[in-house]
Amino acid sequence: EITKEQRTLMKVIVDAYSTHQIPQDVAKKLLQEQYSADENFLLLTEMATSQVQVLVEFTKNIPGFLSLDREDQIALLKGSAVEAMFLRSAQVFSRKMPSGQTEVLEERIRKSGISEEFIIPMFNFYKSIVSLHMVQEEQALLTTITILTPDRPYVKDQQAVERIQETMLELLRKLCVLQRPQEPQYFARLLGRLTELRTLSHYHAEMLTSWRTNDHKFTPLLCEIWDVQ
Ligand SMILES: CC(C)c1onc(-c2c(Cl)cccc2Cl)c1COc1ccc(-c2ccc3c(C(=O)O)c[nH]c3c2)cc1
Repeated sequence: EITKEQRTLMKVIVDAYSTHQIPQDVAKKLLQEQYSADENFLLLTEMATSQVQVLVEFTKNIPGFLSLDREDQIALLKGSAVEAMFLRSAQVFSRKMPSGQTEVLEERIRKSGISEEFIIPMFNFYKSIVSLHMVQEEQALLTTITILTPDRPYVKDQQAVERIQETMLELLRKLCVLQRPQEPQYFARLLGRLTELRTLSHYHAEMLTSWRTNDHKFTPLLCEIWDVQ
């Protein structure tokens, strides 16, 4: 019941998702450098910067995205970057990396100057994503659906975004039914994670403020995408 064009669409998105990854030499840095709050912050900043570059390349491969209004493309990327990075970094926790990157990433996030009130919901979210045991198609589509959220700030033609998002939602719904026939609520559970992502995105804005209060510097790309400095 998945049509031929839906199969093609799925392949394009999954190929783009698996092609655009943080380069291994950048990811490996998580393991090398020493541990201090400042060192952790610097490494995480490097990760986030690399992740944003990967995210932009992935987004350009979403069928229909480049035909949207140019300013709306930017508004969608700025509005979804944090949420997409939560989903992407959650995969690191799901994968149980052989080289122990998972533990190291958790350690560095916990000790990078983020206050406990944000750490708790953040790692609850990571746990909830890991427990879903999503397959790559689901991860790629959920990230795509997050990016194509019509009601981000400053999006002018929300209809145009909605049309593409609906195509992706329908495809994900079908996939969930096929993938988990014994779990009819699974699609709804995936969408529930998107609601949790919005909350985390609000926490994240406060995290940025508290880092900046402690005079932490971000890279030009992060300043641009997060409207800081
Ligand atoms: C500016 C800094 C301090 C920041 O601010 N908020 C957040 C932040 C935090 Cl602390 C949590 C969630 C989202 C954000 Cl933006 C961050 C750090 O963001 C990231 C982003 C992405 C990775 C990340 C992704 C993939 C992989 C990967 C693989 O795929 O093989 C291997 N290693 C990975 C590392 C880590 C940290």
